[in-house]
Amino acid sequence: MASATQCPPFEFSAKYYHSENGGSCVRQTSFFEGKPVLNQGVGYSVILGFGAFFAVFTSFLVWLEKRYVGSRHTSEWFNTAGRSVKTGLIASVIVSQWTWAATILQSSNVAWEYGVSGPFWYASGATIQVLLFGVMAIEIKRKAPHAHTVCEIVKARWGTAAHIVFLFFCFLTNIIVTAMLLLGGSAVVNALTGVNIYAASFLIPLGVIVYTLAGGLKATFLASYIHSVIVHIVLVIFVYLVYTASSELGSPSVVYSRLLEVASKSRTCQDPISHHGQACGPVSGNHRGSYLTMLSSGGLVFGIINIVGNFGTVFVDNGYWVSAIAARPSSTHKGYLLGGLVWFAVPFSLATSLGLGALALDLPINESEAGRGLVPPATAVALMGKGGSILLLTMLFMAVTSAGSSELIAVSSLCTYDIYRTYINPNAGGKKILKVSRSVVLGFGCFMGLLAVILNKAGVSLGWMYLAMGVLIGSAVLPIAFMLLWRKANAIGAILGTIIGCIMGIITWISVTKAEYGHINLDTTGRNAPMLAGNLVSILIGGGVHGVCSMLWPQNYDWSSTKQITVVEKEKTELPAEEFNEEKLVRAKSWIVKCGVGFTVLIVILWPILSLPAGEFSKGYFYYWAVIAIGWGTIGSAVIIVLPIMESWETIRTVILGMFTNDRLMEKVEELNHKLQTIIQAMPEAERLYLLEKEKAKRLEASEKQDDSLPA
Ligand SMILES: NC(N)=O
Repeated sequence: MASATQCPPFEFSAKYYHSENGGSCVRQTSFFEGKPVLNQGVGYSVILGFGAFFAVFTSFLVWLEKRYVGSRHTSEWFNTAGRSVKTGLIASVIVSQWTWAATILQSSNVAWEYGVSGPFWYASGATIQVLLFGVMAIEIKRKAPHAHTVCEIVKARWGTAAHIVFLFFCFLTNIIVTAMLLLGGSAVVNALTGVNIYAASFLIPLGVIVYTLAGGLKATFLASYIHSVIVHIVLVIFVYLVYTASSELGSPSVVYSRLLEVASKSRTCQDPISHHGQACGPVSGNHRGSYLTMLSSGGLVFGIINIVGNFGTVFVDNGYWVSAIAARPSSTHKGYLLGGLVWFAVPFSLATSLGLGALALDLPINESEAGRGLVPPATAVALMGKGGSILLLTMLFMAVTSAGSSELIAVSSLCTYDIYRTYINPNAGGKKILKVSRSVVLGFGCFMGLLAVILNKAGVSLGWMYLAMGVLIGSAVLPIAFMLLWRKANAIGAILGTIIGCIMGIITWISVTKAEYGHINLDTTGRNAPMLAGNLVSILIGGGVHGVCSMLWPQNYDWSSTKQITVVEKEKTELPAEEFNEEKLVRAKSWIVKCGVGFTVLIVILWPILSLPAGEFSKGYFYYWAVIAIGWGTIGSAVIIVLPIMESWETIRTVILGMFTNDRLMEKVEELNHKLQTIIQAMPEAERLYLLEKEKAKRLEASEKQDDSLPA
């Protein structure tokens, strides 16, 4: 172990320290120092090149499906993908929809702040919502089988006032998620390539707009699969790099001993050997100041905030309702369960590698860089140089574009069905609906860019936004869940709970900030204590007020009006009647309730409780922890890559056969035609003989027909 005053304190991070004239040891003040690793050309190529590629690629896939599978491109198809998507593709869509910039960036930020508990709480605290949403997904099939959006169900059950309130909260959710995607995306593109942050904010949504416009929901589903595959391949590369292949780390035991060294009590952390806001020495709030423990108050507080915020961004995000609507009834609950379990690996395995890797390499990342999501790019650059930064940029771009396109579709279907078809033109036909859907995709896409510019100018960071989301939208979570699960839930309680919960959450958040820190700004409002209080008040008051009102004035609802929501174009469903069998759906519901609740208890209660007695992890304990991260990442990636292909193999075969059979047949016919032309040119007599033969054959056929028609 290094001595306290040695310069550099560790041999392995010597390049980040230098001695100044007077002999004092100085640590680099930031990792990136404002110098991009790649040139701007690479940045623009990634943003525009991938954008253009996916626009063309998804349009091509949609064309193939139309030509060889026979899909009709109606407004219903644009917004619901035919309601027949299978488990594997739904799971892959959920994974890509739920893999935000924050999933890759913020998860490593909390690993850098709290150690092993950070990735765990990020992953478990954002997986359970997806598992539990599986229950809602099956209830949509039973109680509102023709709905297009969550707000259509709200209106059918609770009327116009509630509809307007929930529309507001749904839009707010889409805006918050979109803002986080672009804040994270633009910060990383800017740090790695030097592309102007405002230009990146505007250009990233461009490709998403084009491919979403081209094909609607099904196109984004197909693109999502490709995005998921790329994200998982890069994830596996980084995990294996940190724990098996890298020459600087390369094994759990090296990472373990480095994590002990960098958090050592004997380490000197005064300026300039380390600067305020950089990781140095024991971690405040962690057992023995260690990164290697689940006994972390900061990690736990983050975990609670994370759970509340993510209930909001699943249950109140119309995107998850749209995916459930698009799924075939027998697949919907399984898709959500599988999607949730596979997604767990993205933050857990990635941040256990890149986040802890940043600490184990003693990188001079500062607080501002971490808040902007630059921990994983720093580790990727430190371990792999330019290659690492290109891999990370690609992974991030995939996450931002697929989640972004799902947000575009979510907003587009809300505007189309809940504003245009409900309040402006109730008799709108398919063509009109399709036109409005596409206009909104374009409009919201441009607004996304503008929003990111405004937030970047205001100095809002990804980390701040991530913690604040639950305060703003958490109050709508329980009322929305009650809507499909509780007969007695009434409209007035839903309206009051959602509004009062949000206002009380904001008041609590601001008051605790003032009481704790004396003044209110982006820094103080972004701290854990006020965020925790605001998040909890918002979700609990929202549910509490709705619960009390519904007990006092119960609605006694039978879901008949939600079952009467109508489709725009009536189409013959390709699904067998068996799919809609009530008994089967009830069995599916009880299955997902058991699995969803079971996994929830396992990953947010049993796992952390069982790991508490370990205190500070031993080397062996950390080894198993790392093996779980590697194993979960590897198996999850294999499942999400292979399953959709296996399930859709028949369709893929049809398309391939169609492409090759037809094209080869056409080639053969053209070749024969060409040969005949040549023969006829060489021997004009041949054509005369051919025409005579044809005439003879015709006459023969006519006389045979005449014979057949005569009575025997
Ligand atoms: N999707 C999230 N919370 O990363």
